[in-house]
Amino acid sequence: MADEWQDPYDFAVEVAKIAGKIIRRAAEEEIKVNTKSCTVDLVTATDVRVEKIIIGAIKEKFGEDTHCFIGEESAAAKGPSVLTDKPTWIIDPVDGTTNFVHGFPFVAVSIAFAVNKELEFGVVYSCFEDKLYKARKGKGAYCDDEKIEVSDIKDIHKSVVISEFGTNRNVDVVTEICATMKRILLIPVHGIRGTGTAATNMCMVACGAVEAFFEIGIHCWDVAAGAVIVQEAGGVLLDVDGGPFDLMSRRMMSANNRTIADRVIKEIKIFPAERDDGK
Ligand SMILES: O=P(O)(O)O[C@H]1[C@H](O)[C@@H](O)[C@H](O)[C@H](O)[C@@H]1O
Ligand SMILES: [Mg+2]
Repeated sequence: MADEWQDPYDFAVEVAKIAGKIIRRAAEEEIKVNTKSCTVDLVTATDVRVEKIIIGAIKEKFGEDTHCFIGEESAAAKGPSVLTDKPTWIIDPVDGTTNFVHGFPFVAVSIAFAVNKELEFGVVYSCFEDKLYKARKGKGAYCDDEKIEVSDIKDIHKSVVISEFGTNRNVDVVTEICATMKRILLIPVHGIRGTGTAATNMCMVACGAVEAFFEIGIHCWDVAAGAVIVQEAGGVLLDVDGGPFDLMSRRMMSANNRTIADRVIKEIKIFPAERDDGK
C-alpha cells in the first residue's frame, strides 16, 4: 500500500522551514505584542501571520475541506479544540512567544498531524538554532536527518529535568510549581533547565540532552509534535500522574524511560488546568 502520509510529512518539514525563516526575519523588525488570557500570555502579529501562512499553504496543497486544523492562534475563535477522526493538523506557529519577544533564542515552529485521533508525525523547527526535529510513527526520530535517541540514564541523581513556570500567575499555582521544582532539585538531580518552549524541551528529551520534561498548563499545540518525536526517540510519554498521556488534558510528562518518569512524578503536585477540548 502506498505510504499515505509521507507527502504531508515532507510538506510539514518544508512549511516549518519557511515559517522559521519568516520568524527569523520578523525578529529583526519591530515586534507588535498583544496579550491573550492574561498580561504575561503574549501573542505577536508574527504568531498570527505565520499560522495563517502555514494553514494557507497546507490548504492549497491538500485541498480546503479534506483536512482539519487546530492552531494556537485560531483556536480561541473556534471554541474548544476537539480532535475528530479526520486528518488534523495541530499547529503552534511560534512556540516560545515570550522568547521571541525578548530575543531569547529558543523559538520553534511545531506542526503535528493526527488521523483517527492518533498522532502520525511531528515536526519541530527550532528556527534560531536552525535545527529541524522530526518523527513519523514507527519510523524513528531525527534531528537534521541524523537519528536521535533518548539518554539511557536510569539513576535520577544523574539526571537533568526540564520544567517551566508557564503563564498562570495564580498565587496558589505558582506556589505549587515552585514547591515541585524545589522537591525535584532536592532529590537531588544534576539540574533543572527550561528553554521556554515546550516543543524544544521535548526535543531535548528526544536527543538525550535531558532525562525528563513535564509541564501542567501546556496546550495540545505545544506538545503534539514533540509527543511523536519523544516516543520515536525511545522515550515515554505519560500524564503527570503516571497514567496514559491525553493530548487535550494540558498535562504532560515526557522522559527517557519509565524509571526516571516515575521518580519525577512522585514529586509533582498536580493543580487543575481546564482541558483544551472543554470536556
Ligand atoms: O505560548 P507559547 O506558544 O509560547 O508556548 C508556551 C510554552 O510552550 C510553554 O512550555 C511555556 O511554559 C509557556 O506557557 C509558553 O506560553
Ligand atoms: Mg506554544
